[in-house]
Amino acid sequence: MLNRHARELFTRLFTPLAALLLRLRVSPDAVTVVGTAGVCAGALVLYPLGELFWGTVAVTAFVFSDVVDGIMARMAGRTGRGAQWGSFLDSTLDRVQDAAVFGGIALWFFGAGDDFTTGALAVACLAAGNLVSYARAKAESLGYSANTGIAERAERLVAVLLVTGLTGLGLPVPFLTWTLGILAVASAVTVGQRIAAVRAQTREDRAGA
Ligand SMILES: CCCCCCCC/C=C\CCCCCCCC(=O)OC[C@H](COP(=O)(O)OP(=O)(O)OC[C@H]1O[C@@H](n2ccc(N)nc2=O)[C@H](O)[C@@H]1O)OC(=O)CCCCCCC/C=C\CCCCCCCC
Ligand SMILES: O=P([O-])([O-])O[C@@H]1[C@@H](O)[C@H](O)[C@@H](O)[C@H](O)[C@@H]1O
Ligand SMILES: [Mg+2]
Ligand SMILES: [Mg+2]
Repeated sequence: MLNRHARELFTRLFTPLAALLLRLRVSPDAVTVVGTAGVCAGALVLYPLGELFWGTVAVTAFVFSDVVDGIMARMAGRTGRGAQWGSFLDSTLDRVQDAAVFGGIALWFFGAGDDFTTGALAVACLAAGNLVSYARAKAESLGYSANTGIAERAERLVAVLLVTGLTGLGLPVPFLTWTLGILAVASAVTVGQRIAAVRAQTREDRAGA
């Protein structure tokens, strides 16, 4: 939902930065890679130290590279094999970022954060979120579309980053526990929605054959 509704606004917001980076001869791939390194550093260094607020600030500062890289690619007129490579790199490194964010939270709560349930729910969000992305990627590899569902990547990130950041500012941990629980369920529902979407398309194909 956010991917469709907020994209235009965020594209307008980040277009000047994308244009500047292109003028400085920075490539979209460099932005993808540096953004991923920044997200991983913020999540895997600061979260396990219990710095939930500053970790979130660092992750948020770098996570928008995922918007900037695409704007740059389109402004540079990337097409054909270049765009396919860019799409592959973008989506694959998104998975690395997701793993770092939920993994970093889990590391804190399994360790000094001492809250097994919250750590386990962070792992559940990571696993279910990966399934969401896999379902779409596999559908697209077969020529179907599965870009649907209540918990796409933007929603997952907004929910986890907002509540983790607020937890770092003093919000009681149970709010984060519940958010992760709801997010894990919403991600599982999204997997179901994507399976249903592909099933409907394959049925239509069979009926038309
Ligand atoms: C100025 C800063 C403002 C900060 C405001 C913060 C408030 C946030 C409030 C709401 C957040 C709403 C988020 C909305 C998301 C934006 C919508 C959007 O665009 O989503 C999708 C994108 C990108 O997806 P994708 O990568 O698929 O698309 P691309 O456009 O990149 O295109 C891909 C194609 O591009 C080509 N290509 C790409 C790369 C490459 N190297 N080469 C290429 O060729 C190729 O053809 C590809 O196919 O973004 C996301 O999904 C990321 C979402 C980020 C959401 C971040 C949420 C953070 C929000 C809140 C955190 C608050 C923390 C506060 C802490 C304090 C707490 C008190
Ligand atoms: O499928 P999902 O995880 O909800 O959402 C995402 C897609 O919207 C995006 O186009 C892709 O670049 C990401 O890697 C990710 O797959
Ligand atoms: Mg991107
Ligand atoms: Mg992406």
